[in-house]
Amino acid sequence: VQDSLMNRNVLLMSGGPGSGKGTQCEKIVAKYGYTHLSSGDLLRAEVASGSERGKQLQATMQKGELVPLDTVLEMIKEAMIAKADVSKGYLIDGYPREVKQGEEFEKKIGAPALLLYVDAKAETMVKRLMKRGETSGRADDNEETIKKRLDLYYKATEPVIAYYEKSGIVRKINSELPVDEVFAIVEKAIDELK
Ligand SMILES: Nc1ncnc2c1ncn2[C@H]1C[C@H](O)[C@@H](COP(=O)(O)OP(=O)(O)O)O1
Ligand SMILES: [Mg+2]
Repeated sequence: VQDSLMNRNVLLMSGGPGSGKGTQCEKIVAKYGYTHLSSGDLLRAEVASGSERGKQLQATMQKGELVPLDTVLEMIKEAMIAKADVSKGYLIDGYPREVKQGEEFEKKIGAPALLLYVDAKAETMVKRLMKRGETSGRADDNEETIKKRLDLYYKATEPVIAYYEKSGIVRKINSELPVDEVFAIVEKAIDELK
């Protein structure tokens, strides 16, 4: 475990696709100065670089499947270390996606201080993603892939939340509410940390 990384708060942002993770992360970064690490963004940046690894990742992501465990964790860890000097804390968005990833995270990086679980109904998430797809340019914001991502979320990612319940760090947040109301609940959870 990296001491240099874990003397700052590490927050996990969890929730289904389209639940509002990215939206809330942006607001947390603005208020608290945490470093936002979105596993999806890191992966999409790798794809955009055109590297061999990026090409393989693109094929996987387009199918709505999860990319290999070690690849994502390595990328997150590299990004954390790169920001270690300036970071007030880390906000990890969209990781871990499955219990095994959570276990690896604990082993290679450390124990998170808080898991924010932004929770919205499937119907709401689909609606938001279809809307986002009109402008996002994301290859996975289409009806067929959205359905697969939701299925995978319920199967693989919800157990992650149960896994962290045991350590008492989970805060469930109703993200059916308007963005600012969701953020008010998020703020409370973070302020309670200090
Ligand atoms: N509380 C909220 N109410 C209404 N729309 C929201 C919302 N939170 C996010 N959205 C919108 C913004 C995006 O277009 C879309 C998906 O949000 P996002 O932050 O990109 O989700 P995620 O990162 O969890 O996939 O929904
Ligand atoms: Mg996102």
